[in-house]
Amino acid sequence: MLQQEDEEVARRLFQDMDLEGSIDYRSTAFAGRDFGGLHASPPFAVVRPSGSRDISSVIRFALKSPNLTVAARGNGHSINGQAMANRGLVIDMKRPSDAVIDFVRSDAGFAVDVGGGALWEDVLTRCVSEFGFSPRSWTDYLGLTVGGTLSNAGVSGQTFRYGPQTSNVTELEVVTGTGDTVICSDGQNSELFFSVLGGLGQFGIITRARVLVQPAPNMVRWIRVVYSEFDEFTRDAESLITRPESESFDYVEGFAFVNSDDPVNGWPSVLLNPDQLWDTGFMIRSASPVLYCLEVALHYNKGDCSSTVDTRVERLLGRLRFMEDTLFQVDLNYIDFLLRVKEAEKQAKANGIWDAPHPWLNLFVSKTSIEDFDRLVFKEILKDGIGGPMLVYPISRSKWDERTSVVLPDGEIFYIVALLRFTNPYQKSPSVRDLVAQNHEIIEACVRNGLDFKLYLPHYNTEEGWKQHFGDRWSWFEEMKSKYDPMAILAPGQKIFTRNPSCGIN
Ligand SMILES: Cc1cc2nc3c(=O)[nH]c(=O)nc-3n(C[C@H](O)[C@H](O)[C@H](O)COP(=O)(O)OP(=O)(O)OC[C@H]3O[C@@H](n4cnc5c(N)ncnc54)[C@H](O)[C@@H]3O)c2cc1C
Repeated sequence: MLQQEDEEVARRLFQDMDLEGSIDYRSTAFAGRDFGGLHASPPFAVVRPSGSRDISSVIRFALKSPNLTVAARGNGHSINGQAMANRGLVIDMKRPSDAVIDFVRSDAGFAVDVGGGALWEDVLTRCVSEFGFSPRSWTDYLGLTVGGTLSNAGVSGQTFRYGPQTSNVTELEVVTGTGDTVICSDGQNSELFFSVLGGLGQFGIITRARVLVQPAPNMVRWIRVVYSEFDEFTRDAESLITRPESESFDYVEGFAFVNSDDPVNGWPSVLLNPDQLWDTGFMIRSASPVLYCLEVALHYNKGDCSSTVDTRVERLLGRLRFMEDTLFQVDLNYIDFLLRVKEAEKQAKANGIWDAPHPWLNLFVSKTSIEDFDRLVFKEILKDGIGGPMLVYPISRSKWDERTSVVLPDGEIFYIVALLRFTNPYQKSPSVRDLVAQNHEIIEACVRNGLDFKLYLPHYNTEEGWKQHFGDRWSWFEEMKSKYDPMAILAPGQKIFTRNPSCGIN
């Protein structure tokens, strides 16, 4: 944190820095907030760099200061202040023009070079329109930056096949915490490459990533089916993610929902478009208060005959044991499918719930613990829903590169659980404090009952919490920190390391 008396000195020195980009001391409030809306920590200044050289200059400047910190801010879609720098410097990375820098043919296949501050939605539209290719692994929502998701993992319904986004990049350009600009990959500076992937912004700022791509399909058949029993849902979902590629869908996800007619938490949330009809009789066909929806999608091309697509879908669905007559499906363009959350975003913005706080909780829960999780959490603590999606779907560990900084629970199969709470500022609903307390209750229930899990997009306030999170990877993580950001100036909002004081601005 910068002291008041240092601010004036810093301002003067900044003026001499010869940045090609700009520095803003006034409109900094946005960088002190995030999507979570739970914390506010305005920075001293926001830097808009013109490229890696500016980022390096800013880091070198901070290194010479007694206690300045530097946070890269992607699109600020963190929940717990991870992209903030209290009275420090925020580097605003978002740069739409960087969406696609180059199309390259790498040893690992076709790839695109994209800027660290590019939004995935821009990468998608430009890749498809300019090259007819598309990245293989996505997040559900694409208003996130490349650097922001690669600092975590980046997961969605394609992860079972291609691994997270961190498994789908072959090269990075990174500006480290010492101000050095380094190209890294599996074969070159590999230690930096793997530590930065999933590294929570601790070792360097990603300025460019080489992302693997494949020919983009034109169309998608998007399908939802419902289960009343959790064990049948998990058996089918796990079977889909472990079958050979030709025997499965191209996307597999799922969510838990309440067996009611509640528009947000109940059956209406299963419908794929507002015109679809559902029978209120569904509610009484299962006595279970909580049900499970398996969500799958199949890619195809416009030239494919519709009966061929129907036959393929029928064959794949024929092996599943969902509740009779609970099949909902639509066909849509590939880009519209990947941008499906954008429509929900528009509606949420219009209703005021996009900008209200989001006390979200994301976990990876091992296959051995997921039934207990269902019993303790979905069927008990969250049996009335959470005012938003409760995602639960399996992924295979073998698709993850364990050399990255991401930590996972044990076993080959584990589940992503995402509790995506929306609070309505205009309706009487539980306070944000109560919802945060409920998140703690869920974590405590998991710990008390010995469940094997890890937080995804982790957030801890103590070193002890981080040590437990990283387990036997902690000493390696600390070693990488001392190597690539020895003064601990980067990503202070993660609250993992404390800035090492240096001699002062000179
Ligand atoms: C609506 C919504 C939907 C989401 N859906 C998914 C999903 O489907 N799957 C999934 O995996 N995640 C999902 N997330 C979580 C999301 O991936 C993370 O919160 C991600 O960090 C957000 O990206 P951002 O660009 O906003 O990053 P920020 O919030 O701006 O930054 C996150 C962290 O990364 C660091 N950082 C940012 N840019 C860089 C960079 N260039 N180099 C190094 N460090 C950097 C920051 O300092 C900070 O510590 C979702 C989040 C939201 C709000």
